[in-house]
Amino acid sequence: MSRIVIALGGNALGDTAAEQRARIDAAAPALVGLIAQGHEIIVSHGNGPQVGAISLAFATAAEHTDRVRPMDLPECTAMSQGYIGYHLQQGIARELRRVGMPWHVASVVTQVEVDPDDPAFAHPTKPIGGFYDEATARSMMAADPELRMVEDSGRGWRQVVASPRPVRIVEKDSILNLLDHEFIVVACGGGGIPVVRTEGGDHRGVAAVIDKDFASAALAEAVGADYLFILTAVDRVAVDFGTPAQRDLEHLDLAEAQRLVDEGQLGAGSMLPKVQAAMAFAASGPGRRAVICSLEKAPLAMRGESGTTIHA
Ligand SMILES: Nc1ncnc2c1ncn2[C@@H]1O[C@H](COP(=O)(O)OP(=O)(O)O)[C@@H](O)[C@H]1O
Ligand SMILES: NC(=O)OP(=O)(O)O
Repeated sequence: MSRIVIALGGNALGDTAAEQRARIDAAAPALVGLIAQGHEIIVSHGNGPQVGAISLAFATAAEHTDRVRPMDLPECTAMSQGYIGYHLQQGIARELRRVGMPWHVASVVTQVEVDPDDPAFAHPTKPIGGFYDEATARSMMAADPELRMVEDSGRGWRQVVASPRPVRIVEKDSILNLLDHEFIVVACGGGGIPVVRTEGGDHRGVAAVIDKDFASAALAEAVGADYLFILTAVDRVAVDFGTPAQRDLEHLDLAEAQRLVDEGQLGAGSMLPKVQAAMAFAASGPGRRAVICSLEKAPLAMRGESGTTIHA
């Protein structure tokens, strides 16, 4: 039996509630199939598009009525954990009932401590929200001097926010407790709600979005997982991505993965953090492996027939 952390990409979950439900329904048999094979799963998920949409909804409403105020980013991530966790709980539970398995599903509202002095606070890199064309993005930045937008992997321009590295999962013991009691746990959604520790030992939310791939690697380490599966919108990590020379990769050892990083082969804010998180997990203990693959081909990747495996 292996313990597997499965990270679902926010962009792979679609743009609407209906799309999200449909994608989760499509992924649920693969997730539950792993439990049927005797494995234990912990599910984490991204929230880039969703946290951006929630934040934009409050900001836009606040321009039209004084009944609504803009919502801070940590609260938006907390809301996205509820919204996505709710669909995951329903979709996975439905599949468990269909195959007659007695497991329960629970989402843990998860806070993740970050370092208040993390240099990432001064250099926003995490894309959130929808995609815009360059002219629209430039006019949005001209209208709002605090807004930063960058081109994201050939898909359009997006807002970027600070993305500090995860330091500690505050609800780690709750997660381990639920695992011990045969729960399928959904945790560290959207990378976790970024918090810093206050002097009294309390926590305070900070304006950032943690990368869910780094948070998932930290979660996988914290629960002693054997595998980290990072599910996204492409089947494999590629060299010369998006060009006629594109070549998809099946395996990468740590040195080969580092070479891709050094050569700038991986989109910053998209594939780069996935490969770096996969490398960190693969290097964290003997036999640990990370797999990057598409949501649709996850069942094939579970059998080693799709995806890119990163190993020490
Ligand atoms: N070298 C690469 N190989 C494969 N995909 C890449 C590469 N560089 C950038 N990408 C892009 O990264 C995307 C995955 O990142 P992202 O959309 O941020 O993930 P998530 O599914 O977690 O939201 C892919 O869909 C692809 O467009
Ligand atoms: N928080 C986060 O990393 O979300 P995405 O996976 O959607 O980018």
